[in-house]
Amino acid sequence: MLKSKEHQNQEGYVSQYLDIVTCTQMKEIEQQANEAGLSYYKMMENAGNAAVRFIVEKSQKIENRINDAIIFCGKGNNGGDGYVVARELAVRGMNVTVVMADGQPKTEDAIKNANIVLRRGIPVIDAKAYFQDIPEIVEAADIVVDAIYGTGFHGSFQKTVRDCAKLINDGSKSDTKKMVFALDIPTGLNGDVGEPDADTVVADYTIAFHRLKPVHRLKEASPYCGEVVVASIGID
Ligand SMILES: NC(=O)C1=CN([C@@H]2O[C@H](COP(=O)(O)OP(=O)(O)OC[C@H]3O[C@@H](n4cnc5c(N)ncnc54)[C@H](OP(=O)(O)O)[C@@H]3O)[C@@H](O)[C@H]2O)[C@@H](O)CC1
Ligand SMILES: [K+]
Repeated sequence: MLKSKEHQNQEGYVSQYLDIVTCTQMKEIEQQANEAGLSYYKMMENAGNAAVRFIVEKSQKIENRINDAIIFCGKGNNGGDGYVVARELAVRGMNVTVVMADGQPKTEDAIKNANIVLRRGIPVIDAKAYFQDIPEIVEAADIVVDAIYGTGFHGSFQKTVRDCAKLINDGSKSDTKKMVFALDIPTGLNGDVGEPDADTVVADYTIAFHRLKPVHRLKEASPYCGEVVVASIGID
């Protein structure tokens, strides 16, 4: 799984990667990296920061002003990446709101990163309790980040997640300048077979971590993924 350097641009993003790994293989790769000393926490940190570099690069092209960003986080490690993105976009001066789309974070690293977000005073809305507050924030947002589910998604949406996904999709239809960034995989797509939920998030950009997953190359999934880039999370 060597990187093809000629496809890598200055920032380390890759628009074309030949290597594809399944979601199960990706988990094994992460486990091996963790055992070799690159902690899961550090990989999450790297994933979130790589996504932020890409988002900032793209958002500077919208217009020269402070951007409003809304980050939808799930309860797993994809959500954990989202909490890193939220914190780092706030550091870069954006007005950031986080939505817990599927309740409190459940994994150790997602919990740690959610706590950092809370300590920094970044607003966090629990969609299950305060869904009514979210539409106007989506409406005003320049940047929407989908960090609800990644490689761990299976089945179909529960109600609140479906409502959040619909909001993201309706919001992006109403404002052509709003950019939707999916972390790793647009929420609603199965990473291996690409089978979409009816309300799968439609992203402008998908930032795949470490390697493409099968879904990123499936023609049926392409309308949901938008432009796909691959970002390093520090694994050789
Ligand atoms: N490994 C690492 O350290 C790194 C991982 N990274 C990132 O993490 C992502 C993988 O993380 P993940 O394995 O936690 O899976 P994720 O996609 O967040 O979802 C799992 C959660 O969703 C739930 N769930 C699923 N379907 C559901 C449904 N229909 N309805 C309701 N719930 C549902 C599921 O529940 P369960 O199936 O356990 O009941 C579980 O709670 C990966 O894409 C990358 O972005 C990077 O940070 C690099 C380091
Ligand atoms: K996602």
